[in-house]
Amino acid sequence: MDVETSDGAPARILHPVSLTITEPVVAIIGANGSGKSTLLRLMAGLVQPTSGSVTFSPQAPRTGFVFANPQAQTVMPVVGEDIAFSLKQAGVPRAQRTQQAAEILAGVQLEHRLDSSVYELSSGERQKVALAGVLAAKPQLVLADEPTTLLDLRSAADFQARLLGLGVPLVVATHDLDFAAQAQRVLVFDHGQLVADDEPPAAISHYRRLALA
Ligand SMILES: Nc1ncnc2c1ncn2[C@@H]1O[C@H](COP(=O)(O)OP(=O)(O)OP(=O)(O)O)[C@@H](O)[C@H]1O
Repeated sequence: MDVETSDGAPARILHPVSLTITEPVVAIIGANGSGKSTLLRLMAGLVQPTSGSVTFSPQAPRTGFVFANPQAQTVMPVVGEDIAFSLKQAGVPRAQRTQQAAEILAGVQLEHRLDSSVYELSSGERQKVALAGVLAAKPQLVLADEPTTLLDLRSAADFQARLLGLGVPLVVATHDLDFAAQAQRVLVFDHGQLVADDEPPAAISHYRRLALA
C-alpha cells in the first residue's frame, strides 16, 4: 500500500503481504504506525490497495467496522435513533426497532440513554453506542480497530467477550495483548511489514521482544 505524502513524495505504508484468513478470531498487533489500521481499511474496502486485491469466499460478507474513534461511528444525534438506523440497515421492520434498540442498549448497560443526545455521552459511553450500532446491523464479519481503547476495565472485558461470542469472524487490531491472546491467530506488524504470523503465545512473545529490545 503506497500513499503520497504531503510533499508529494511516494511512501510505502504497508509492504506487500499475502494472507489467507480462515480462523474465527485473528488479532493484529504492533507498534503505533506499524500498519494495522491500514490492513483493516484494505480488508473493509475503505481504501484500495496500490496493487493486488482483497477477496472473500464464497462472497463478500456484510462487514461491520468498529473504529477506534466512536465519533466516526455514530451517525444519528440521538442514541436510540442511532441504533435504530443500524437495525434498519439490517432489515429489521420499523415496528420492532425501538424495542430491539432498547434491548441492545441494555446489553451495554445504556438502556437509560435511549433518548439521550450522543453529544452528552462520555467517550466510553459513546464507544459503547458505536459498538452496539455495529452489532445491531448483524454483521457477518467484524473488523475492529482498537475497539475498547476508551472503555474501563470491566466494560472492555464485557465488550471483548461480546465480540468473541458473536459467532462471526473477527479481525481486530489491538494494543491489548490479553485480548490478542484470545485469538486463534495473531499477526505482528512492524514498520509496515508482517513480521510474525503465529499462534498467540509465539506471536505475542515476538512482539514483546521487538518492542522492548
Ligand atoms: N492516507 C495516508 N497518507 C499518508 N500516510 C498514511 C495514510 N494512512 C496511514 N498513513 C501512515 O501509515 C502508517 C501506518 O498507519 P496505520 O494507521 O496503519 O498504523 P497503526 O498500526 O494502525 O497505528 P496505531 O497503533 O497508532 O493506530 C503511519 O505512519 C501513518 O501515518
